[in-house]
Amino acid sequence: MASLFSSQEVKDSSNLFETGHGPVPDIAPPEEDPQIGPSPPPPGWSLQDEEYESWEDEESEMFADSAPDGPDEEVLDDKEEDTNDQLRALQYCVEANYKEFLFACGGTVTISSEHQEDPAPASEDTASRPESAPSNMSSQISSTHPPVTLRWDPQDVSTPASHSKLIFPTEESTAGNLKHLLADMKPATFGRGGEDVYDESYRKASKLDPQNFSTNFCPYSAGIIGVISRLLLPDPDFEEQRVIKAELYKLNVYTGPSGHFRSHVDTPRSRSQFGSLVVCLPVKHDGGALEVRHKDEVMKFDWVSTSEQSELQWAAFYSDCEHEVFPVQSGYRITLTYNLYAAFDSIRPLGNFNPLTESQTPLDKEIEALVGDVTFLPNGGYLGFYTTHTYPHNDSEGCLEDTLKGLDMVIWRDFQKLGCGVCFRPVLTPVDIFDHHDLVLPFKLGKKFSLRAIHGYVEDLDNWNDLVKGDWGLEHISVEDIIWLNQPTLETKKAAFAYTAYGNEASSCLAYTVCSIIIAVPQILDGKRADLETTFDMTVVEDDWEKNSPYD
Ligand SMILES: O=C(O)CCC(=O)C(=O)O
Ligand SMILES: [Fe+2]
Repeated sequence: MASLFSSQEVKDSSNLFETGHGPVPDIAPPEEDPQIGPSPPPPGWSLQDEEYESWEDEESEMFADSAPDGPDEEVLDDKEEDTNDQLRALQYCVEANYKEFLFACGGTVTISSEHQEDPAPASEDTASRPESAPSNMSSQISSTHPPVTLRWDPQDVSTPASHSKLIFPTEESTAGNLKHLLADMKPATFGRGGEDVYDESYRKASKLDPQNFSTNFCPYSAGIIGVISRLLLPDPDFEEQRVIKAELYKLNVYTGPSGHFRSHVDTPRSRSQFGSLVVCLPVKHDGGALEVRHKDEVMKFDWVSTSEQSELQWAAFYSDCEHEVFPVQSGYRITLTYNLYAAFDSIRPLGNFNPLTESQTPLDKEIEALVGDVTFLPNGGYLGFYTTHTYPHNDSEGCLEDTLKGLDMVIWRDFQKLGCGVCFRPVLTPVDIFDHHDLVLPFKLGKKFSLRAIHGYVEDLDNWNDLVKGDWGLEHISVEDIIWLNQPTLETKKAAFAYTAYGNEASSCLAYTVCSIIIAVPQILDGKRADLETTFDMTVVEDDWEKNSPYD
């Protein structure tokens, strides 16, 4: 079978602080290690602990280097050095795991009129795994589906039903209806600046909305959703499985010689959307490859070679991945697209097993070793992890645990299973409010996710401090009090609040946040980690936390 994937380097991601938006903050990432907290936090300390206030108003702190500090070797005693070795091993392992997680997957479904309702288990094919995909995961799978029927509402209501129907692989009796389909479709718009626009230089395609067509194609019975679930939404916690809801979104046709869709990121339709699925119907065409990118990884789905065969080809990818459809040179690239949503379902498996010990990866082991080390944070403390994917974290209700992707999900689940608390927090990215590169303000840990407009002029540092501390709202611990497992990447940033800065003239500015997972490591009591005083239950939204402190 022809390879569906190719992998290539597209850009150098060595500078994790690179951003495509606005002036690049003049901050230097640390050469080697992510931040090691300068001193352990007080015992029993929590994000909600009013007594622990690390915010300092001194300007010197505001101008501190934004980059996390490394450990001061001189003041570390032997025990702490060991601890830091352990921590460094985990930090190294986290970074090394960045490429170990799929962000897209794809495969084929054979169309067979002899299709049986209860197909044999789908076989896996790892031969065409992209270089970037982890070796322990298959990225392709085959199954069967009966011939696909498509019916649609004709614009002219007197059109006979036999003229608004296609059967794939294209049946002679319906083949002539392709021109009717094209005539009944509408130009495919896309979202830009909050509006739906049609711009052929960006996207040239036609569409039908799901209320105007129907099909017997079912991504569940074709086995596709099962594969996506295994590859993009795996969950080591078998007590709670995430289930996928696939919602038919559009029928699209990209017509040669110029149908295309330039590089973009899909707009999530809701907080629980984690991805998109594209299913290509078997109609002859050349060109039109779909390329999906995440960080410096690329996966390409080129469906040309089998476009005349009895196969459906599909690709699914996380919502935050940039992707594009290259120009179709000839023929018709006809696709069904689906929005993919995630939700938890309580399915208790039979038997009694601990998934963390059943199938531990090196990363799982490093995490377990660090948390199990009684010399590491004996008084308890916080670890931090900057998410490797983008989430709609400026939504008023924050991030949804259900939609955690790849490495982010592993970090969340592993620490949670080991008795640590996990929660999301926004981290304000460095701001250069006065356009002076020597006055870059450092990362700040916030509480609220929602995007807000903050009324108030920022003329000097005091204004800025007041605004960030008061209007935006800071956590009671600061970024510097957290031991970070990885470096932030500004590619994942989202607008957090708008304010007016007053330099020579007033200008409207946006401040951005990246999303972090904050991990509360309990203190050691009687030789083992104590129970947390909170469940850190993230089903409770932040406002409820305020009323109902998790550390009561
Ligand atoms: O057709 C494809 O492969 C992708 C289409 C797409 O990116 C979209 O509809 O947003
Ligand atoms: Fe898209």
